[in-house]
Amino acid sequence: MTTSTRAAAKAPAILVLEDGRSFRGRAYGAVGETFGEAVFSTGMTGYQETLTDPSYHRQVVVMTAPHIGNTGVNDEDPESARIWVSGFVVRDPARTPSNWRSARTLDDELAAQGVVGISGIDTRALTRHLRERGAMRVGIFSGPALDGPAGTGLADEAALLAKVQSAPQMKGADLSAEVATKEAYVVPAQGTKRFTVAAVDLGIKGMTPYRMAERGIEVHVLPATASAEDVYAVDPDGVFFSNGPGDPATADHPVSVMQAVLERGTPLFGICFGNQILGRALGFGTYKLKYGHRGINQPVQDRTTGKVEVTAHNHGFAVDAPLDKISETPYGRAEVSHVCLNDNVVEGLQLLDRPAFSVQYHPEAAAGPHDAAYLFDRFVQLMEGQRA
Ligand SMILES: NC(=O)CC[C@H](N)C(=O)O
Repeated sequence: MTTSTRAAAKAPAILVLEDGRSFRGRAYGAVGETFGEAVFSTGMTGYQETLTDPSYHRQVVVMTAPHIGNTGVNDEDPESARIWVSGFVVRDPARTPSNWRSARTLDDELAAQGVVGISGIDTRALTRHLRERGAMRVGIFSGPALDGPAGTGLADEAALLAKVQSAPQMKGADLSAEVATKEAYVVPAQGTKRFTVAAVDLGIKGMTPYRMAERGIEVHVLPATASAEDVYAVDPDGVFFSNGPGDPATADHPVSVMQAVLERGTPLFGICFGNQILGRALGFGTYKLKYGHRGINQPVQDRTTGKVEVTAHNHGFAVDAPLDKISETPYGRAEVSHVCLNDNVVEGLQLLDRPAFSVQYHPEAAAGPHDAAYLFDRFVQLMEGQRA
């Protein structure tokens, strides 16, 4: 990938899907070539949080909302220190951002971070294609990467397609170690410290420790490679497993660490990848969804209360657990606590005999509605219960 000037960003670009369908548009952000899994997000706002969510590592995100970049880029909203998406696809980028916090344009930010994008394509047609055929590998090409043989300026689509088809698949990808912190760090509790939590970073979003810290939790964020000994070295009242990129079927190490935590009966909470790891730790399988759930408007029912909440999602895999029965697991009885009302996908798990639960979606709400904030309070209650 190479960076661009704004003038170069007007260059022609092409997006090629692994099944041969292609879309022609203009370069957006950096000029060059990039590959990843094409997925779509239905969020109308929150593109900065999406771009910087480490769970999007190796994914090319198609925004279904047509106008993107309207509020520019600020220094407050990123969920990590860099953009993680491997490519970005928008219909109609804002030419002039307008927001009191905006520090620069999204186009310039993508270019500065070397993120290749494409604009001016029919994102509705592309989204419908992905919805019907499923998420698949994609490449975006602009500038020299687009030029065909002998400088004709015409793309050799067969050659580009061959490149896309040789890019790595998301199924089977083990990516947490590529995005997680290498060194442990502490996010201090706000106000009086009430609890200590060991948070295993599999690709954690910045808002997650913040949501705990604002509840009086001192959060020790540990690398993805942390062992059970590392977790217990911080003397935690609770253990947290974060969101993260890749295929949960590859996450054998965090599954074994979680099993050690379940064995000891320490209060446990998992989000997204953490939910899939709890599923595996309990003996359930995981599988790849056809096109996943991504956006900030997904209806979920909390089956423990019957309440429906509107929630933020970003997942391409899901847990395969029975919806309508309590399962016997090596750690006691478990049930599906939350379900997606669009398609009945498992959105949460809870143990009935040990203080452990998880959700497949994003209660940290960055971006997204705050309906699910109560889950952090549930984690606090589990830790309070353990002390009582
Ligand atoms: N946000 C996440 O943690 C995603 C988990 C997993 N990589 C998935 O796509 O399902």
